[in-house]
Order: sequence, then structure tokens, then C-alpha cells
Amino acid sequence: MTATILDGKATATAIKDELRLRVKALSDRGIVPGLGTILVGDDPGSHAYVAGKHRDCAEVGIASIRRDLPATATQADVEDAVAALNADPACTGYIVQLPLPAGLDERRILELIDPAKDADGLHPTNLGRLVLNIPAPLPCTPHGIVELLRRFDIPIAGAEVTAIGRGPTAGRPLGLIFTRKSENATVTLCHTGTRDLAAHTRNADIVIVAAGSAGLLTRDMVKPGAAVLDVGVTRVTAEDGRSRLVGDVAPEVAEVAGYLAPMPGGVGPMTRAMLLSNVVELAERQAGS
Ligand SMILES: Nc1nc(=O)c2c([nH]1)NC[C@@H]1CN(c3ccc(C(=O)N[C@@H](CCC(=O)O)C(=O)O)cc3)C=[N+]21
Repeated sequence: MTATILDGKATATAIKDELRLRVKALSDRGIVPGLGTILVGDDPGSHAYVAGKHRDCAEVGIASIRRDLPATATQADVEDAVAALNADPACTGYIVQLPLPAGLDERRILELIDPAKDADGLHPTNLGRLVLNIPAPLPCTPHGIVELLRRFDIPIAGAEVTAIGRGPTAGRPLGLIFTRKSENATVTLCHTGTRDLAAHTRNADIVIVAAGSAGLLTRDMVKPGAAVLDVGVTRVTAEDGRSRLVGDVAPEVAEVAGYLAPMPGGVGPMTRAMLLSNVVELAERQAGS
């Protein structure tokens, strides 16, 4: 068997087409959703991600508000930028690009974001709402995973889901989302303290790997026919000195899995689409619709 590819890029394109219509409906009422980004320092990867987010915005008609601060920015400088976006009515949702340079208090900065403008869904208030099942913007990566599975008609209700990784952007909220009544899956959350990882992954109908460990999931760890989603991104330097990105799923997994969301082209584009979806939803909510 060779896995059916869960094409996140094509699915994200379809979602952007739907969002364009919702943005149009808002603009007919005089409301333009605006995504803000706060980027600190000159990490090339972070610059590339932020540029991509603004390109996505242009595609669906969301306005872009970009605040780039130098690597020398102080805690107060970043907090001022957050306060300014909180106060700016043109900004309906925004993100602080992570990671922030060392020396800045990331947690304090994220807590200052107005939860009503939290496009990442990572503010403690919104994560708390997820725990309590109160409507709120959802973290983009696990939301994108659910959306990708839905659009490929992969059953979620009753499924055994094993996730590897317990970080705040993917693994941890993923457990919360997949165990809601609306998803109704059974989730096993594995991490570096898990004793027999393969026993848990082999049992799963859906395996999600967000460990940041290149090639961690090998073919022997996957039940034939299972859906496998690769969230990991590791930059590796080849012998010729060229660097490239590799995922957490070994290539041979495609020979046993029924479905595979590859890296690149799987979960990443869906994460970006869900950021846009959150911005549109926040704008609709702020407009009272
Ligand atoms: N506040 C904040 N919010 C984030 O959502 C956030 C962040 N900080 N910091 C960094 C991570 C990483 N992240 C990615 C999103 C899309 C791709 C993506 O689209 N990847 C492409 C490949 C990209 C490439 O080749 O460089 C793909 O998988 O096809 C990757 C990574 C969002 N992040």
C-alpha cells in the first residue's frame, strides 16, 4: 500500500477561497479584517514565516499591519508594540512571532495580548476557554490538523489518536481539541518520558508527530492503513553544506500508512490557513456577526 497524500497546500487554497467570500461580506459592511505581526530581531526563518503570513493575507483581502523591531529591542519596546496593536482598531487580530530573542520575557508579553485579538489562540485566557469548552480562537496547528482530516473524510469520532509532543502550540492543545464532544476521539499524548512509544503509535488510527525529532516515526511504528500527520520541522545540513527542512516522519512510513500529511505540504499550510480563519472569525465577532 502507498499512502494517500493529505495535501495541505491544496486544502489551504480551498479554505482561502472560502475566507475570501467572508472577507468580502465584511467589507460590504465597511469592515476590513487586519492581521498584525510583531517580529523581533533578524532570524531569517522568522522573517520568512512572517512574510508568508502577509502574502496569505493579501490573497484573501485581509489588511497587513507589520511591526518589525530590531534585535536590540527591550522588554518595554515589545510591550509598547503589543499595547499599540491592542489599541489599533484596524488590527482585528495579531501574533507575536515566536521564538522571541533571548532575554525577553515571552510569557509576560503573550499575556498582554488582548484575548479578543489573539490570532494564534495561544493566550492563557483562550487556552483556558478551550479547556472549559467556551468558544474562542483555537491554536492554529491542531485546528488545521482537524480541518485537514475532516476534508479528507477521515473518521475522527471514536478514533484512537496518538500524538507525540506536549508543547503549547501543537501537542498539548491537540489533546484538548480531539477530546471535545465535537471530535470525540480518544487521545494518547506521548512525550520524552513515554516508556514504549511504538506500542502507543501502533495502536493508533491517527498518529500526529510534533516532537521536532527528525525521522522519529519509522514504518514499524505504524498500524497499516493509519493516518499519519507530520508536524515536525528540523533544519539539517547535508554533506554538501546545503541546509534543508526534514520532518519527524521517516519516508518509508508512506509504504504502510493509509494517509500521510507530509512535511512540507501538509500541516504547515493548514496552520497558516487557520491563522487567517482566526483573523476573519475575530473580525466577525468584533463586528457582532
Ligand atoms: N506566534 C507564532 N505563531 C506561529 O504559528 C508560529 C510561530 N510563532 N513561530 C514559528 C512557528 C512555525 N510555524 C509554521 C507555519 C507554517 C509552516 C509551513 O507552511 N511550512 C511549509 C514549508 C515551509 C518551508 O519550506 O520553509 C510546509 O510545511 O509546507 C511552517 C511553520 C508557525 N509558527
